[in-house]
Amino acid sequence: MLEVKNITKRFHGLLAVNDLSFHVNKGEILGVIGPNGAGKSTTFNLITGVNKPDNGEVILNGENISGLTSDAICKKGLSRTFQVTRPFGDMTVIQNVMVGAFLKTSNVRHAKREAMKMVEFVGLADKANSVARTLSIIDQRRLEFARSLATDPSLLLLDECLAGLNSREVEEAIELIWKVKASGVTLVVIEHVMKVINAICDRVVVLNFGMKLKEGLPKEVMSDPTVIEAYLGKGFAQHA
Ligand SMILES: Nc1ncnc2c1ncn2[C@@H]1O[C@H](COP(=O)(O)OP(=O)(O)OP(=O)(O)O)[C@@H](O)[C@H]1O
Repeated sequence: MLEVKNITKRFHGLLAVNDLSFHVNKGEILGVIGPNGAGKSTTFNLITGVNKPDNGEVILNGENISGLTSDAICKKGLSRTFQVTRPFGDMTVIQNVMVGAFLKTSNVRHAKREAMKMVEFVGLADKANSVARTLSIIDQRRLEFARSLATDPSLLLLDECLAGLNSREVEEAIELIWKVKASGVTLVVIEHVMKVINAICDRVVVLNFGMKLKEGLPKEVMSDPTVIEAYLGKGFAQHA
């Protein structure tokens, strides 16, 4: 469904992403992990048109989308959530989600209907008219999901959507991720909590210094000495 081919991104001489290639299969949840600064968010930015790769290509359903704007990419069915949620704080939940729906329709009634479906889907129906900035963190995450889903994606990228949640909220968010997958959306998730990666991902790609260090099944990847070393240092790898 998605093919990332040899993408590279430099920021003033710093190689944030270096000749990175991987693919995403339709229907799977692919995890993208790696230590801080490994290039995970930059990779998402390159895929979704926030940044343009210096080299390489991003192919979505056979079409080269590298260089297109984020809006154009989103219209092709690739949406994302951000590490730091960015709701329009003074707008209500439903208004925020309508912003997503307007990408697909200019009809206000249609946008409102579609947005309401998504608000219900993520479990925020009773807060549809609440002002976004009054929401708890978990509800802000739900809102971020609803806003992305309102663009009707076939592929959704989640950038650390569980960060800052307590363990009960993490369970709720995982339920929501399963529900999104069951609705037919393919997912790529950046996540730091290994237990979560293990629980939800079909495959994992590990980044280190902007490059692919490892790729495989979650259990395989997490017991790999080079991955343990990248996260924890050489001493840990030797004792793992
Ligand atoms: N706009 C930018 N300008 C300059 N340097 C950047 C920019 N964006 C990212 N970087 C640098 O690129 C490298 C990769 O950053 P990136 O945010 O992609 O890593 P990450 O794996 O997502 O990290 P984290 O887990 O901490 O979010 C880092 O060294 C970061 O400081």
